[in-house]
Amino acid sequence: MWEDHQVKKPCPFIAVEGAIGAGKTTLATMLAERFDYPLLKEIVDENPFLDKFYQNIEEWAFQLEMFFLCNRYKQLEDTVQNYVSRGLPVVSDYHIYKNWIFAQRTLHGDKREKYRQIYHLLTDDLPKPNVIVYIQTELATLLKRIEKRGRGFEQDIDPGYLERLIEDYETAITQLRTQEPDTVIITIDGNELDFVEHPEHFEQIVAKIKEHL
Ligand SMILES: Nc1ncnc2c1ncn2[C@@H]1O[C@H](COP(=O)(O)OP(=O)(O)O)[C@@H](O)[C@H]1O
Ligand SMILES: Nc1nc2c(ncn2[C@H]2C[C@H](O)[C@@H](COP(=O)(O)O)O2)c(=O)[nH]1
Repeated sequence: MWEDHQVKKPCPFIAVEGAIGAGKTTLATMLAERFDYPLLKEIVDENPFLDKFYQNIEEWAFQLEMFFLCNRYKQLEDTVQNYVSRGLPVVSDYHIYKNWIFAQRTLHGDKREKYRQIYHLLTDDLPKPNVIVYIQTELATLLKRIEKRGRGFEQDIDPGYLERLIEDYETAITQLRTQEPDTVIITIDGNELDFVEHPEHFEQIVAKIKEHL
């Protein structure tokens, strides 16, 4: 029974974030299994613009960012309807803010401004995750994992682009801490903690999350 002074914690809506290849999908899948929560997973293979984007970022950025934004909006709208608004927990392998992190890097001028307006229109009212697990990784780790994943169109990604994204993620996490002070942000060292090879590392992450559930 709840005492008057106890504050009921919100139902877990956990998002795993980090740069390309950090291990988001892998960790989100493991967490969903461990906590027995449904998994909201990004659909990458059906994206018609991604390989073209990596061949010519300037040319394809707006189409790609809009495609990701609309897809995630639809997925999150369904998730809110089916889980969040019913008080059911969920784990996601992305936070909607990811769209804006990438768009600020890939769009410029008018296109960025148009995108910014649409981004806010679509996402401002969406319920946001209350726990973010941020996998912080250095370039060498990302390159290794991208190679391991073996998607053809990612193999020639400019390391400079990845390096800038690592910085963009650092900035974004700092911004989120200020903009959403009630959101729990758990940073894990994705270079040192290897939750795939070392079960004890995964247990450390689970224990940290449990402190906030
Ligand atoms: N901690 C880890 N140790 C070793 N390999 C990993 C680890 N995390 C992820 N991987 C592998 O790295 C690749 C990228 O991981 P993935 O979860 O798809 O990253 P993201 O979703 O962040 O892009 C996959 O092949 C995955 O099996
Ligand atoms: N320009 C953007 N690229 C994106 C975005 N979301 C994902 N991606 C790319 C990065 C990877 O090549 C691939 C899968 O993403 P992961 O983060 O799961 O590795 O898609 C985006 O919003 N904009």
